[in-house]
Amino acid sequence: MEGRRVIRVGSRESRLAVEQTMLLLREIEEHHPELRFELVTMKTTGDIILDRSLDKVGGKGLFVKELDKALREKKIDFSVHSLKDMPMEQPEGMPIVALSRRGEPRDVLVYPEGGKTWKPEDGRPFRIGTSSERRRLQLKKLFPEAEFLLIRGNVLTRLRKLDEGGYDAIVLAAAGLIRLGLGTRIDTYLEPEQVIPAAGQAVLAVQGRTGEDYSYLDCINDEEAWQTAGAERSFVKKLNGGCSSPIAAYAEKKGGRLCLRGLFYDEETGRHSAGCIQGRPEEAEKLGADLADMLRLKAADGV
Ligand SMILES: NCc1[nH]cc(CCC(=O)O)c1CC(=O)O
Repeated sequence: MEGRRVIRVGSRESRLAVEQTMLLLREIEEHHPELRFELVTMKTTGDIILDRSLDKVGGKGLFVKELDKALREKKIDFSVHSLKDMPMEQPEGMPIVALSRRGEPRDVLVYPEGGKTWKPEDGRPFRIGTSSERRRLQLKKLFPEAEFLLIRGNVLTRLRKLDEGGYDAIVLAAAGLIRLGLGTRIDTYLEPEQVIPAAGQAVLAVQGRTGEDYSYLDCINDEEAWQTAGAERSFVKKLNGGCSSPIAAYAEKKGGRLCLRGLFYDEETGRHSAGCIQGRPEEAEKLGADLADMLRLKAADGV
């Protein structure tokens, strides 16, 4: 085992982040037995501020700040992130160098251990835990009787809070639960037509440094993920530049065409609009920007 080139890989230290990173590293290792990976985990500001909604304290950038610093200072060779937690633009010199094949993209409903206990005749609202405005806005339509309560912490913490009786259900990304080996906790899959996932959901991103050779990542780099997530992120970028307002986007490739579905919410007027656009996968970025313009007009018209 001596003599293999060592590559240091940064990850957040939550169990999900580590599981996801290991999943990716194992896949790379299969193609590159000459490489040896060393995991460097760190707490990020996003994990430390748990008492307030992240939307209010500065958005997605929080989850990646410390890892960016380590990457810049060459303490790590690359970092692995959930693409949906990444800002729409990367810091100078530290681009996304690979995207993984997308996992299960849907959001799901999870009930307390043992199954759903809430009944309408209980005479109290159905308490759904989520701190995502994106999820709340879309679930309100599916569950008009529900009350939405803030829930923070990593996936395992949220499940514990659910099982302790603080909520009647919570909403999570299927991909996270599945990667944690907790797929059996999933009760209901929410179709993208009902609840549009977050841009980049279930895709893992590798962030590297400009000028380094990452050709060993070709084996996990997925063209379709660049096209679909590219359209989704271009939509979000055009609408709000990357902070975490309730904007949702999900693209799929169907018969060689790229279909992008989006949800826009105007925080000033409280109006929202949703819609789809189709086009060539090569114009992913343009599709995202065009859908953004369409939905902005649609919301302004109050249609
Ligand atoms: N914001 C937290 C986060 N970031 C990535 C995932 C799961 C994996 C993914 O969606 O890529 C989760 C948990 C969740 O939203 O339930």
